[in-house]
Amino acid sequence: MIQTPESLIVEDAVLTYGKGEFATPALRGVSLTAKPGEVLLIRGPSGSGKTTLLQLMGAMKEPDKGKVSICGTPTTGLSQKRLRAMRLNRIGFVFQFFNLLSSLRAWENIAAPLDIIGMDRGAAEKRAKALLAEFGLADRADHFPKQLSGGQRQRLAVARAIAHDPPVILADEPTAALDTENGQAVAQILRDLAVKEGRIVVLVSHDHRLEPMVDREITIEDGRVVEERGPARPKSNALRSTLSALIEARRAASGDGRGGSGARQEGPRISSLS
Ligand SMILES: Nc1ncnc2c1ncn2[C@@H]1O[C@H](COP(=O)(O)OP(=O)(O)OP(=O)(O)O)[C@@H](O)[C@H]1O
Repeated sequence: MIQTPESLIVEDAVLTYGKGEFATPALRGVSLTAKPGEVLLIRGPSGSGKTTLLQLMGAMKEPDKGKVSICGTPTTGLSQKRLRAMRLNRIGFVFQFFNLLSSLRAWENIAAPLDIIGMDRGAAEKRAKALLAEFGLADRADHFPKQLSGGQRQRLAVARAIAHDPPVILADEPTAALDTENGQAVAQILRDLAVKEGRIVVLVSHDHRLEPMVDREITIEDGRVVEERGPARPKSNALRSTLSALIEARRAASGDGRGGSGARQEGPRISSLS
């Protein structure tokens, strides 16, 4: 396993929803590390804390106790503005039901978030269309989400998630709404984002079809890690050195000491983290 400061690290995280008699402990001291170049699967029964954990890893929530560090930057104590900047710069989210904007065309769904982070319209459209071509959707650029199949919608959602070139992809049940063929296609895309592009990919899923695609599995129950398995696929030395070079390129290109854009240097950046 490649050791790098660009990992996503959760240390002894505790999070309880509500207070007093309404207190619901969701995480009771979870620690894990997700590394560039690997796919990490988080599994566990309903209510075990998976989504909450993913939200901590995506800077959407902060733990009550413990620490989360995303590619070298701790989230603890950051203002809402900086947490938002961290999400915009470093995280790509993929959801079970795609979360696409129904009134926007496929390319606009990708371009809209680029607009928010300040990319000019022409560049955003170019980037969106290049990603659509990469994901086999070039001829669907002007379609609205309702005109796309489930598999096409999820590919579009993944394209949107990586448009800003984040080093971390977090996916909550990304294949649950898809049939076998489309589920496998999306799983392979997510795997490629880790293995070929040196990103961190973390999946929360009950889908057993994903298992051959993942490097490590963590099972949580009742807010605690109860099992850790992997690596299911030991990496060859050649793959390790390719990955190390990719991760180094991403770090060098980012210029801010974190995992950044190497594979996709045209990707946008916002600078409000400092
Ligand atoms: N906003 C909330 N307010 C109060 N309790 C919550 C909230 N969100 C989650 N919980 C509780 O926290 C615990 C963990 O929930 P979480 O959604 O993280 O579990 P999960 O493993 O993702 O579940 P599922 O597989 O059903 O989506 C559960 O007991 C849940 O009821």
